[in-house]
Amino acid sequence: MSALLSKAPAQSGSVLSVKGLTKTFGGLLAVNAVDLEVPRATIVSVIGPNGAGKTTFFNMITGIYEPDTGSIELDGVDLVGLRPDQVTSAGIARTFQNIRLFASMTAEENIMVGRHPRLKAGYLDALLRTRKFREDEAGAHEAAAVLLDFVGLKRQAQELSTSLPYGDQRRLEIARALATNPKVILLDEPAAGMNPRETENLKALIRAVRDELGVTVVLIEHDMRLVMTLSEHITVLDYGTKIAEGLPHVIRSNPKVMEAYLGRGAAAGEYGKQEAGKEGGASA
Ligand SMILES: Nc1ncnc2c1ncn2[C@@H]1O[C@H](COP(=O)(O)OP(=O)(O)OP(=O)(O)O)[C@@H](O)[C@H]1O
Repeated sequence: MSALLSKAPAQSGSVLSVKGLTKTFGGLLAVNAVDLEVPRATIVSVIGPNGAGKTTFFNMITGIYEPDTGSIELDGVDLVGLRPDQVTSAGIARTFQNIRLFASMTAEENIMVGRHPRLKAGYLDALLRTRKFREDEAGAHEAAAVLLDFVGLKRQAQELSTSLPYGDQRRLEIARALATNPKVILLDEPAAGMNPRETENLKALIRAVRDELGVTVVLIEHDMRLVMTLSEHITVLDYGTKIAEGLPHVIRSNPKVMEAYLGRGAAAGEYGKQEAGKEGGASA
């Protein structure tokens, strides 16, 4: 493994600790006093039917929305009130439900942009092409190469991001998030729109992020088979409230969880269908 992708030193305890997080939009209680303890170097999932508050929960953790009440601590550092770029610098990276790559940039350039929060040189250094700037640039190229290799996109380094197949674009987004050198990576529906083969590859990549880099993964995902096979712990939201949490096999048979999914049209089909097919894949 490259020194650039060295595994984080092993420490115990929660890396991310969220308590009583609440957000209202007008009269709508989108997230209601939700707690989440994320042990270091684990893969955990936040699931729930459409509109349950999952993305709003991520948006608060990453500084896009300020919570009405509640606390968010990363390794004991309070994140509430920080801007998204400050949250990234503190050690939380994320990907989005809708792919947000820079369309006019190559795969490599997209990763180099992701590394921006870790650079030391300022604008003046860039203008004058100082030594610090040149070192940063060389480091960014090297990091991009290592990350492209890590996510399996080495050969596509110079291709425009939008010309990549959908599954590769999602992998590139993960590489870009990893370029910020995070302690925790939040993935918002990374398997959305993927075919089964792409989803299998994604599963292996997420495991490698945790196993090889020691980065903690928090996942929002509707693909139940992926959630059940990958997660060590699952938290379930419904109408903004936590209705269950625990090990995958416990969540799978929780009556409240089944009711939350089966009581809603679109999501019911998804949960029912994937649960019916679990003999073929899920082993949690
Ligand atoms: N900026 C906003 N303004 C007003 N209401 C919002 C805003 N963002 C989210 N909501 C509402 O908050 C609730 C939770 O939405 P959110 O997107 O967090 O759910 P979700 O669980 O991520 O859903 P999905 O699985 O469909 O992505 C929904 O009722 C949504 O309409």
